[in-house]
Amino acid sequence: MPDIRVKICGLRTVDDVAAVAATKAAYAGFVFFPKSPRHLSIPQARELTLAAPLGLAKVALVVDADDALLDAITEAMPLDMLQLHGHETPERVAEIRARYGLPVMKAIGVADEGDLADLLEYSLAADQLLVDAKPPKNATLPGGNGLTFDWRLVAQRRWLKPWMLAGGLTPQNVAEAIRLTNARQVDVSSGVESGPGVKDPLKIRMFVEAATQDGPPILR
Ligand SMILES: O=C(O)c1ccccc1N[C@@H]1O[C@H](COP(=O)(O)O)[C@@H](O)[C@H]1O
Repeated sequence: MPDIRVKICGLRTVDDVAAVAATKAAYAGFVFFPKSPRHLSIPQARELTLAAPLGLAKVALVVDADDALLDAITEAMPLDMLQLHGHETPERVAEIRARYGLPVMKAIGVADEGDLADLLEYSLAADQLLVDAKPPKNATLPGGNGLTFDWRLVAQRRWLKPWMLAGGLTPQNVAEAIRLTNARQVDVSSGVESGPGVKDPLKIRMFVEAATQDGPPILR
């Protein structure tokens, strides 16, 4: 079985970073969105990115960020990728990619077949896609809501670019999600928390082990 690359998103403390670094996770995500319980100031995020070991890719998650915010983030800390989780157009994705010289992962919300056209359109502009559950209309957050979508919608898809499965993944369902969708990368935030914005080191470990099929089976 090929390696599964895991992203743990929404880290808020140095202990969170250490918990992720102690696993085989490939990416650590840092959220810059004031409405999120996982939001970080730039100095906080700088401390966390500097605490992350080499080999753990550091991803900054932004939502419809302007150049001033992106300039401030990218100048303050070492990063390996930008995750765009708002309504950025393909043109804006291409612009950000060119301006910052970092790989860009564009989040696409999926609820039904009508949303799949975006996957093709954004494949041309972004380095990677993040396929997430579409947030409900009244949601405060565009992601990080712990909601799944119908994985069968992407199960048979042929992909032009690397992609990551997200949305409501947990230590209990991630192996089945990978089996059904053939995803090679997965992303989780609320599924490894004990409360909003509070990461649980045991859940992080269980999630990575379940995703990578490494370690003891999970007791349900
Ligand atoms: O985690 C957040 O607070 C967040 C805020 C704004 C946009 C995206 C956010 N998180 C991303 O949402 C998906 C799914 O999260 P969950 O596992 O369902 O909680 C994931 O890609 C996070 O990176």
